[in-house]
Amino acid sequence: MKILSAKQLKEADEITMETEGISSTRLMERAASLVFNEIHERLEGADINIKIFCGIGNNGGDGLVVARLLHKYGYKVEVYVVNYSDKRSDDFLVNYDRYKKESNSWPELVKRKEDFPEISPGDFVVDAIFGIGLNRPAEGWLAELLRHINQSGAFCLAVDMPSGLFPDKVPTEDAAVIKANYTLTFQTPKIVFYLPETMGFAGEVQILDIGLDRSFLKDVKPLAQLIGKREARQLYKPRNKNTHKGDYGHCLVVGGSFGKIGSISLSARASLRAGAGLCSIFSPSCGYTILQTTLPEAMVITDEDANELTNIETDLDPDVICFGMGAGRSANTVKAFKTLLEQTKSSMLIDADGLNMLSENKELLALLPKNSVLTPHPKELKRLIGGWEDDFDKMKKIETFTKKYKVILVLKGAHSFVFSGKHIYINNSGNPGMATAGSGDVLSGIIAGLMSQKYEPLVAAILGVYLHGLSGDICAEKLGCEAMLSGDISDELGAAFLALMKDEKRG
Ligand SMILES: NC(=O)C1=CN([C@@H]2O[C@H](COP(=O)(O)OP(=O)(O)OC[C@H]3O[C@@H](n4cnc5c(N)ncnc54)[C@H](O)[C@@H]3O)[C@@H](O)[C@H]2O)[C@@H](O)CC1
Ligand SMILES: [K+]
Repeated sequence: MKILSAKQLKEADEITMETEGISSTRLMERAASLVFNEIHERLEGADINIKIFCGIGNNGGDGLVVARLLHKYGYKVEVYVVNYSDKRSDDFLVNYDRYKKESNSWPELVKRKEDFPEISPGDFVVDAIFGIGLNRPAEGWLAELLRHINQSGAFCLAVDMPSGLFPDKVPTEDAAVIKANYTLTFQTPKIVFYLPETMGFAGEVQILDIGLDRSFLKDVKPLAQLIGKREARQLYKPRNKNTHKGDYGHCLVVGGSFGKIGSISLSARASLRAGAGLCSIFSPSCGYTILQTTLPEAMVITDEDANELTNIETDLDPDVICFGMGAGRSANTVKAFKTLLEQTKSSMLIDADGLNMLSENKELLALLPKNSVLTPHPKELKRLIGGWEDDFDKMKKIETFTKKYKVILVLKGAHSFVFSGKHIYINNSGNPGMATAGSGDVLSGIIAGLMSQKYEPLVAAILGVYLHGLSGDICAEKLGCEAMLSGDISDELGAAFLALMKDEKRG
């Protein structure tokens, strides 16, 4: 699903009104009715206090429509107009009058601290103060009001965006921003819902299709793409019957050092679970017995050295090399890595110490085969590209880096991001249980396993990250977040592939 900027969304609104020949009031009614439906479906007429805070722009207009419909269905509604300006939008005014007329009541005006209503933890708050129109931080009593709502402990539903959160900028640390439990957002998700610095504000996000112009949405170049099941399954290539293991490629996993052989075992196992036809492992010789015992499906070749990689020589012709897990970064290993890079023509996967060696020996970056996939976590990324001001600056710097070295970069996190140089893909599967030792090794193995099956490196990265998360979700359901191990993620990959292709029953 495309993620658009505030400017693009406003353009989509305009085009929709023009092509459908409808007014902005009509579009607001359509959008806000969907918000009402979601609330009504869940509350089922519950006898609770609903406190709706409306700004004076179109987000506030949405709030007034929701208030009117809730009132009509017999809910206990109190409406507060947050009067931060006298410049009320036209659609706010239309709906302000309709609310007064149909409910026979006047919304309360809030324009200083003394006007704040009491909010009990049992209340249901609808935040319709600011949407994508926020253009400066909330200040003074307005900031206090946002904090007052946050401190109330009441369940807070944000309309389109949590108020105080910019659609395309990171707020300062001391800024007042609504911390919503749930956000019903219009048409497309906003990028700030997925960035580490701002993802905590929206709570659970649900996207409401308000029917904006299809052809505009189809043609517009998005800020990023959100990858869910629908997008991931389009990337999956079903197998032909008349094939053999050679058709699914040979993945060579290179890494490990004394005490860190487990990492390559995890990657190799995941590459096979992801469908690689063959898997070989190259490790220091201390890994031989361990690997042959833990993973009989893989072939093992060892370095002359017992404890670290010093000379990565094989007569194999693998389809992909997955390098770096547990490798350490001694001078000997750096030398061996350099030779490997010089000799490898096809795209590689580089992870963990492979990335650290690149960071410490920047001249090696120029040797990376085109379209190699790099899979750093944030600390590895910082070592690789230097620091950044905020998440938006970070994305710009990654874009420059991927263009310069012609690589694909997977930034691991709660929502992993895949950068191709041209596009950004944001993964929407996974859970906090995956923050466990070896989870990254499993991801490298999955992506390399897909690359060995001739998935384009970019496709392998996007699909691999999604499957890794989906498999993690299956593990979390079976084991809970605390108990799951990274090896479990690998072992549930089969269930993840099946779930990817299974149609959800509607209802
Ligand atoms: N036709 C449309 O454009 C639609 C818009 N919709 C709603 O409209 C929203 C956008 O509405 P608006 O563009 O009116 O903007 P908002 O309602 O988000 O904000 C209202 C106005 O507040 C002012 N403002 C911004 N930051 C401020 C601050 N810190 N302190 C004081 N004033 C500040 C700005 O002038 C802004 O235009 C969307 O988020 C969505 O909820 C929906 O009704 C769907 C259709
Ligand atoms: K809002």
